[in-house]
Amino acid sequence: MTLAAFQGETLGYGGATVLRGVTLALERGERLVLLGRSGAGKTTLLNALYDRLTGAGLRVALAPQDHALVPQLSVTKNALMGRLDDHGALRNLWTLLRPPARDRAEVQALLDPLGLAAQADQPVEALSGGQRQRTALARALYRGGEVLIADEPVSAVDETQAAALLDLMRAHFPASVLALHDVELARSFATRLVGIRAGRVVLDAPPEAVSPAQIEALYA
Ligand SMILES: Nc1ncnc2c1ncn2[C@@H]1O[C@H](COP(=O)(O)OP(=O)(O)OP(=O)(O)O)[C@@H](O)[C@H]1O
Repeated sequence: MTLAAFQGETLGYGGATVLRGVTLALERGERLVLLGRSGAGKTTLLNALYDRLTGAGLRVALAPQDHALVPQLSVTKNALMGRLDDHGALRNLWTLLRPPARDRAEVQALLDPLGLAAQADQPVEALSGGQRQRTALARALYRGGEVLIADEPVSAVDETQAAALLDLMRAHFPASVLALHDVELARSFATRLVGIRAGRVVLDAPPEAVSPAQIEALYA
């Protein structure tokens, strides 16, 4: 089942084109990893995919590069924000003032495998970079949905932790699109690698069909 598709499209901001001739499809069951130099347009493509998927009425969990957390609120409350748009304003206000025990328990069960159990009640502003990143992932996992869109979701953790977090993402979402800069992690996670260079998608293939030289060419 095709979740989103682009056919020769131009993507950018206002009048500024970032990517042209983008032809790309995301099917249920796929894990796409976007590769390319800084500024190549990975975030731009992730944003366009997010708009396309949500525009089609799909539920999408988003882990943006800057995390978009509320620093003064606890890890648990930031995670609870993953479902704010499921409820009305009054219920949300109540949830954030006094999270119901059931909601707290559901978040706590997600914090354990993320290694954040001890930080549940700490404000995000008191956390390390890696802990903040994992809080943003907790919010995405708590939200759940048909697709995860995540922009460099493991950039602030070590390689072992990163592999474990990618396993969690894989287990929680039937489809995902990630930007990653670690090529080995990208190869082990992806069902398709999508390479961006000079304003175009120049590579779209399963990892086993992509040579190291093709990857190197993306960053040359
Ligand atoms: N809101 C915006 N308005 C205008 N131009 C933007 C905007 N956001 C990004 N750009 C430009 O679009 C281009 C692609 O940026 P993008 O963030 O998609 O790259 P990226 O591959 O995600 O980079 P990085 O790996 O550094 O996050 C860059 O030239 C950037 O300056």
